[in-house]
Amino acid sequence: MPPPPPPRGGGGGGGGCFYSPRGGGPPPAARWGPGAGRGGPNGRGGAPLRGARAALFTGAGRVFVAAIEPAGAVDFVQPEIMMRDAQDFDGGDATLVIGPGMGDSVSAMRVLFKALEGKAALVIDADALNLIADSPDLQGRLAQREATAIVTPHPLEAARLLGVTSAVVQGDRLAAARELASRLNAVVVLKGSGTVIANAGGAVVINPTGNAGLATAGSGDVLAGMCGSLLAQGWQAWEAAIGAVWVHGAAAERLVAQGSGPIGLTAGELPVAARAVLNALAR
Ligand SMILES: NC(=O)C1=CN([C@@H]2O[C@H](COP(=O)(O)OP(=O)(O)OC[C@H]3O[C@@H](n4cnc5c(N)ncnc54)[C@H](OP(=O)(O)O)[C@@H]3O)[C@@H](O)[C@H]2O)[C@@H](O)CC1
Ligand SMILES: Nc1ncnc2c1ncn2[C@@H]1O[C@H](COP(=O)(O)OP(=O)(O)O)[C@@H](O)[C@H]1O
Repeated sequence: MPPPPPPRGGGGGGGGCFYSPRGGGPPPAARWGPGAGRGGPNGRGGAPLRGARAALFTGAGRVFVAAIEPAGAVDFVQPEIMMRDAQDFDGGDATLVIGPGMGDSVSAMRVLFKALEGKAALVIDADALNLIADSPDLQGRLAQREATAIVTPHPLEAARLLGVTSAVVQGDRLAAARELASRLNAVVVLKGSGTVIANAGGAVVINPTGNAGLATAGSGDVLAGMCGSLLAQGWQAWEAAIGAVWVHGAAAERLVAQGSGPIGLTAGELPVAARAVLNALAR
């Protein structure tokens, strides 16, 4: 597999947007009650923030987190990230990363529907994939979109989308990724050791980078953010997916070489390492 192409335009030109159930800080207790959706707001508001930080550190110039529940005013760890409410946020033609920490409330479904109807390039991950797996209508809308989409399932999410078990997916990962890419008309990143990237035309590659340190909560959210970041900087979907997966794995290798893993490697460390990997490639 070739190394990823260098970033175009030196970064800084793109924007990104990450949907979350809330914008940080504990949600009001009332929002945890019945009616909030199958999962409801779920204490996973860190997921979009992690993706948003990954996008910032890999060159996306302006990054928003659009929260499904009322957003916190600021991310104090990364105040460069702009917080918005998803319901009234118009991202224009900004690249959207949708799904991490999003939950499955009615509001989440509405926001996903709007994103699929829109013309923005999409990265679809996590909860958004599960909502799509549950809805033939949303699957059809995704397949019929003209704009770019990268979908980033782990094996269970891929299995749900295909209507099979994760054992079937893992039994032939290349076939599963190809079938999903063809059905959804999207670039598919089937995650796991030896992540498979496939497109609707039947092309398929296996990523060689990464290590067991990546098996840590939230590293998939970081990958989604990096895919969105490269898309926002003008990379085509196929190159963005291959490049982001390669850099994500190389970042983990760099951290392990420096002694920061594999034991105890955290997803939050990946963006800084990914920045170093990308800058080394660009030099
Ligand atoms: N700190 C935060 O804010 C974090 C927020 N996050 C957000 O949480 C949301 C849900 O994420 P999720 O799919 O990981 O759901 P989760 O409830 O863990 O598992 C559900 C089922 O999936 C399975 N499963 C999981 N991974 C698998 C794999 N690679 N291959 C195969 N199976 C796998 C798992 O199986 P098990 O591991 O129990 O065997 C279980 O049965 C999503 O919005 C995400 O962005 C997370 O990123 C974590 C940190
Ligand atoms: N042993 C491994 N070797 C290489 N990459 C791995 C390994 N285990 C997990 N990963 C990577 O870590 C990420 C995990 O993402 P995901 O399953 O979505 O978890 P989470 O929901 O916790 O973020 C994926 O990019 C996956 O390819």
